[in-house]
Amino acid sequence: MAEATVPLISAHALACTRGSARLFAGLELAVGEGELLQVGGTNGSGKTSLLRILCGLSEAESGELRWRGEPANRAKDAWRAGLLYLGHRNAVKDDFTPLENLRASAAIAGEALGEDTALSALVDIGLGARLDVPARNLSQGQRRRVALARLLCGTRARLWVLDEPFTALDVRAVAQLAGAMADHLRGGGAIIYTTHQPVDIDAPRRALLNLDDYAC
Ligand SMILES: Nc1ncnc2c1ncn2[C@@H]1O[C@H](COP(=O)(O)OP(=O)(O)OP(=O)(O)O)[C@@H](O)[C@H]1O
Repeated sequence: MAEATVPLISAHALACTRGSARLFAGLELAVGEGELLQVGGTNGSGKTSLLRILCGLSEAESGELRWRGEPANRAKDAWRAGLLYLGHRNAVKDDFTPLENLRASAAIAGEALGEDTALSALVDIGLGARLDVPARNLSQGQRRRVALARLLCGTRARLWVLDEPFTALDVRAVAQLAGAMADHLRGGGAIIYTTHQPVDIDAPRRALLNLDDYAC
């Protein structure tokens, strides 16, 4: 009999309240290597709230979160080191150039990122002509590209959690990001993401979680 594989992350009986509203309850999910999970649902159903809970950035009201089968709170270091979160509000610093931003975000994650690798990712993602420009003078799509360049740098994170990653990107950048996501999945990584744009991503295994099904 084949051995059961332990998922990278799983949630059991998860409930979430924001302000005075209970957004969802009884939510179950499990995401393993090579798996792409799209979190869907109407505006305000709690997609961003769920992604933040999965990354330990917000508290669930109740329920259990596990990282590689361990209660996430007991596996905090491995959980934090094992995931990379890109929120839909870009964590891009206005005063920093694209290169400084990219290296700062790697440093915050405790990853050494060489200048050559960072520069090559920025050029790859189409920012070659904007390398010395402070982020405050970049367009929305260019700022988004600065954040997404992290995904082209070969992170050690096995799980990518991406909130609306395709927003503000042009057709070429959407295709490039979809390619980087497919490569990550092929290499045994996993991705949980939200999108309001239909984008075809090549994935060995995929699932859809509709938060409207768990609405309270
Ligand atoms: N810190 C907060 N305090 C109070 N209410 C909040 C807070 N954060 C989110 N909410 C509310 O929780 C609900 C869910 O928000 P969330 O951003 O998770 O939804 P979403 O599904 O990602 O929405 P969208 O599709 O519009 O991006 C919204 O009604 C929002 O106003």
